[in-house]
This record gives sequence, structure tokens and C-alpha cells, in this order.
Amino acid sequence: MAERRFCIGYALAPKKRQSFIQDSLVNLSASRGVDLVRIDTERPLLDQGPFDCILHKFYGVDWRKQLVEFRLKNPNAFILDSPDSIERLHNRISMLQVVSELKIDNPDETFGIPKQIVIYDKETLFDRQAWEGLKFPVIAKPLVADGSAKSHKMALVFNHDCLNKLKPPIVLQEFVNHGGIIFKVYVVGQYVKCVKRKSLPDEPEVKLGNVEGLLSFSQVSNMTPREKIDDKYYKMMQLDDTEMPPLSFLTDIAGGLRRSMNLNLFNFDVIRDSNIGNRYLIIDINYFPGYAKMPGYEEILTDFFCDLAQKKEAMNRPNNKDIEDKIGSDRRGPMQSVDQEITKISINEDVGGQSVDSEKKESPVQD
Ligand SMILES: Nc1ncnc2c1ncn2[C@@H]1O[C@H](COP(=O)(O)OP(=O)(O)OP(=O)(O)O)[C@@H](O)[C@H]1O
Ligand SMILES: O=P(O)(O)O[C@H]1[C@H](OP(=O)(O)O)[C@@H](OP(=O)(O)O)[C@@H](O)[C@@H](O)[C@@H]1OP(=O)(O)O
Ligand SMILES: [Mg+2]
Ligand SMILES: [Mg+2]
Repeated sequence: MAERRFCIGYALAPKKRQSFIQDSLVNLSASRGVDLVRIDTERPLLDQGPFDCILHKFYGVDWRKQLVEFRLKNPNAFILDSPDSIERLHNRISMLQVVSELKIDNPDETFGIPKQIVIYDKETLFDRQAWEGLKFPVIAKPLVADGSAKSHKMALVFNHDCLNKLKPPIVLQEFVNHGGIIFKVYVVGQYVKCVKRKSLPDEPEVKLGNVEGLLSFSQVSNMTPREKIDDKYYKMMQLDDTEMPPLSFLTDIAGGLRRSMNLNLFNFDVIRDSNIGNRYLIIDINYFPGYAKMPGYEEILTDFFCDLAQKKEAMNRPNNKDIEDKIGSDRRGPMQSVDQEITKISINEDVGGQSVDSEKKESPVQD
């Protein structure tokens, strides 16, 4: 009998396709029965396939409609992840709200988010009352985080004098000294991996190079060669002495976020407060981040795909009790909970106003 293969269609922007779809991943997945097939987003999705799973980081009203139609025709296929769930990460307030609601019992470490306010118009920007409780310096971030270049344009603001340079809607977030190092925590289903990266230096140093009361920057922790973050990178960037946060702590946070956001593929940025050594702050969550920079990304992603394939196979069997038990004893814990999340997809038919038009989105500072 012919081998049953699991077909994953991917819809990714060219930059993401280039970084993520590498031969090493495609070949490893293929050797384990998983085919990665490019979806031509210029053609109707329903004319392509068949697909057991759709992997996407692609936006727009039309794409959402196509996913709704695909879902109706293929009720047993997985869609990673649901556009509604991803949408939450496109707004820097709803993105971090989920962190504030998370409860984790940990005697040794605490976590939260920096103090922040949202400003929708210029009037409120100059209203001192709106700033109550917020201390300089602050980071002005565009409210929208849709992946456009503008949505990554930030500004460090040191005083009230340069506020006219800011363009609402923005989030003003207190700058927290964190020793110039950021932890990026990658989540792939139940798998969690933390890496270190260079970040903004602490306040006195960052203030030095600034004369105007405002310092613009963009994707500072992404200024890294497009290669894997490994020990060589840590040495080169002088990051090797920095202690990682406890992995069990990060895994608890990752699991909590995964469940409450109903997402499988994301990363979150964590900084450690220099003044309170065991206090961690989550400052950003990104959908489908740059996994290719994660050491061993091919194995990690392939394991995840194979888990999906196994689950699909189990779902197709008339009596799947034994298989469910087998998957349940998997080394990464029960698949059931992950897959309940994957299959529990609701795509809102009413997609008006949800599209992402990168050119129309504003940056926080005047161009
Ligand atoms: N509250 C904060 N305190 C100190 N530094 C911060 C804070 N918020 C952000 N930063 C710094 O600014 C950088 C960019 O911020 P943030 O991660 O929110 O932007 P982003 O454009 O969404 O990033 P990404 O490229 O990860 O999507 C961070 O990597 C970190 O170096
Ligand atoms: O550029 P890379 O592939 O490495 O991935 C980056 C990704 O860019 P891409 O999805 O457009 O490619 C970004 O997504 P958008 O916010 O722009 O949607 C964001 O998630 C970054 O945090 C990722 O970097 P990482 O945090 O993993 O270092
Ligand atoms: Mg970030
Ligand atoms: Mg981000």
C-alpha cells in the first residue's frame, strides 16, 4: 500500500518564505512523510491542494474569505493559526492584555508588562493628566503591529518637549533598564526555546547619544546576521555570560499564552528588570517569527508537523481510543489539548475593516 503523506500548504510573504522554507526543512519533513507545498496566493486556494493543513502568515480580506471557504470544504483540515487569534497580536494593547490576565504560581520569579498608556489623538498626547503615573523615558510604539515597516518604527522619548514629533495612535510604554539584553522565547506548539539578543542599552548610556529628547529606532534586536543564534553568536555579541531566565518559568508562561491566545506559532520578547533581578517583563508578542534563526529549527518544526499528521490520522480512524492514548503519552505531553486548539477555529465571516494595508499605517514619529 502507498505511504500516506501529510500535505501542508504554506502561504507566506516572500521574505518569510525565503527565510523559513529552506531545503533543510523541506527535505527533513519530506523524509518523515510531510510535504511542504507553496500556495500561490494569486490563485484561488480551493483550486489548489488538497491540503491537510494550512500554514500562513498572510493577511487581507480576500485571504480570510478564502480560508472560510476552505474550512467549509475541508472541515478536518488544520489551519495554523486562526486569523481571529492572530488578529489580537496586531494591536499592542490587546497583545499584552493577555499577559496581564495570566496567573502562574512561581515562588522565585514574577512577571508582568511595563506600565503603558494608549494615545489616540494629539490632544491627549499633550494632556499631562493622561500621563499620570508614567515616568520618562518612555518608548512610543505604533498601536498597530501588523508587520509593516512602519509598525516597527519606535522612538525613545526623554521629556515632554518633543511630543509634537509623535504621531498617534501610539502606545507609550515605560522604558525599563534591563542590561541591554533581551530574551526571545520561541513557541512551536508545546515546544519552547529561549535565545538571547542585544537590546537597547540602559538609560544613562542610551541618553548619551541623544540631544533632541527623542531617539528613533527600529527592530533593534533583529539587527543580527540571518544566521542561527548559537554559542558563536553569544561570544561575538558578548552575551555568553548572561544567565537565562529559568526555562520552566518561561515554559509556564508560554503554555499559558498559547492556551489563552489559541495560537501555536509565536514568540514573545522578555526583559529582566535591572532593579528587581527576578522580575521579568513581556514587551512584545509576534506571530510566526523568524524560526530559522532558532538552532535546530528543522527538527523542531518537523516534529510539530509530524504530531499534526499523527493527530489527523488518529481522527480518521473509526476507533481511535488506542491512538489517542499513545499520543497522550508523547514526551512533550498530551497532544489532545494542542489539537483541540488547532481544530477549534472560528473564522469570522464579517471580515470588513480587518485587512492589513501596510502603506496606510502610521509610524509613531513624523516622517
Ligand atoms: N519597555 C521597554 N523597555 C526597554 N526596552 C524596550 C521596551 N520595549 C521595547 N524595548 C526595546 O525595543 C525593541 C523593540 O520593541 P518591540 O519588541 O516592542 O518592537 P517590535 O518592532 O514589535 O519588535 P519585533 O521585531 O520583535 O517584532 C525591543 O527589542 C527592546 O530592545
Ligand atoms: O525577519 P524574521 O523572519 O527574522 O522574523 C521577524 C518577523 O518578520 P517577518 O515575519 O516579516 O519575516 C517579524 O514579523 P512582523 O512583526 O514583521 O510580522 C517579527 O515577528 C520579528 O520579531 C521576527 O524576528 P524574530 O523576533 O524572530 O527575530
Ligand atoms: Mg520585539
Ligand atoms: Mg513585534
